Amino acid sequence: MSGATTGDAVPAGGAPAGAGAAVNGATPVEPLVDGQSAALHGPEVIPAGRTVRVTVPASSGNVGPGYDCLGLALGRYDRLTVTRTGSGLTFELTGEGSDEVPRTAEHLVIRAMRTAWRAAGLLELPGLHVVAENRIPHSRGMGSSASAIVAGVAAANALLPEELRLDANALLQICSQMEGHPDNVAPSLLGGLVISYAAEDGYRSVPVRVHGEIRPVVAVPDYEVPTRLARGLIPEAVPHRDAAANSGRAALLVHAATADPAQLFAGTADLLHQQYRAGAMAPSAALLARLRGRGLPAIISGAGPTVLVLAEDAERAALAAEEIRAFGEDPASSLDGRRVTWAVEELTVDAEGVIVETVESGELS
Ligand SMILES: Nc1ncnc2c1ncn2[C@@H]1O[C@H](COP(=O)(O)OP(=O)(O)O)[C@@H](O)[C@H]1O
Ligand SMILES: N[C@@H](CCOP(=O)(O)O)C(=O)O
Repeated sequence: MSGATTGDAVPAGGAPAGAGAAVNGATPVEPLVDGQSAALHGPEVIPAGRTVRVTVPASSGNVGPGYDCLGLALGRYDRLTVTRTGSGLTFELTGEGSDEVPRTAEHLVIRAMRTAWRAAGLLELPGLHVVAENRIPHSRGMGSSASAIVAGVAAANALLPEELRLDANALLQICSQMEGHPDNVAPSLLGGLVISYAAEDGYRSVPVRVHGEIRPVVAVPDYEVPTRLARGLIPEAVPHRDAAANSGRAALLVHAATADPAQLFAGTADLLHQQYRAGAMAPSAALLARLRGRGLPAIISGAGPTVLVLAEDAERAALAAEEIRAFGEDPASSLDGRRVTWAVEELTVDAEGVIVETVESGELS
């Protein structure tokens, strides 16, 4: 998808996931619904054999000071292929999390598909065969749940006949409400760095172009922190001076990321979330302190525990990778008496967001 999402109302069809129902335990803004119901349709509107394939990027929420409002699409992808079958639900799952997620209608992708179809007036789940190739690690702060929701909603929409499809704004509202906050789903939908906010009648998201020199480097640890747990550590209130200082950093970050990477170190300082969550991810907090101590623009990616360096250029990215590898040997890189290991990878910024293709029979591989 490309282009800014405007703020039109969610089409009729009701709230896909009401406030309080978000997957991360977040409280989404009240869903925007006009009280009408979409016309209802049976599952036969999707012909048997119809197949769609969705490629969806990972995302890093918050990007430092942009708690729940800034997110960056990253060049690591889950791929989902869904075929409408005669009946039942079948799965072929490979890669990250494939042994842990349910192979039932409770699978997050299926929940997302159902939610999108409900909004379009399709209440009964048709038969489906789901092939998921997952490369985004789960519960590491790289937006896996948001990517799964975006993939499911985009696939469900593409399977619908054109006249029933939801528009881009409806997709943003549905995905944000399911996830509970928009900062991950918006970049997975739109690509790039995305500024999101909650208006009175729904979420708005505005993508901006990331400076071409910037190189994201991730340090993904071998331990997990569920986002729901990390959100529970955020205090209800923060000092006004912290909020004011954080506003300055968030504003600076957008300038740094789009026009002036030299300002990234100052622009990635956060006062709203990282300090409150540090106890739940001590090795990540220690790595963060080390990298920032070396002047590198490091942040906790999303709700952690991955650490992300928004390196100003390729040379600084190489330095960041070297520092992360060295930290792996440090006694501070341990948890519950065992050594924590880190997968270090330089990623691209994804500029496209989710890609949806229709697959003709015979093209399936
Ligand atoms: N591709 C996927 N398919 C099914 N479920 C998924 C997928 N990705 C994530 N999930 C669900 O979301 C959970 C992780 O969500 P969360 O704690 O928010 O972490 P993350 O930071 O990775 O989004 C997983 O444990 C799993 O239940
Ligand atoms: N703004 C959210 C971001 C969560 O991202 P995730 O990738 O950890 O799910 C938060 O900080 O809770």
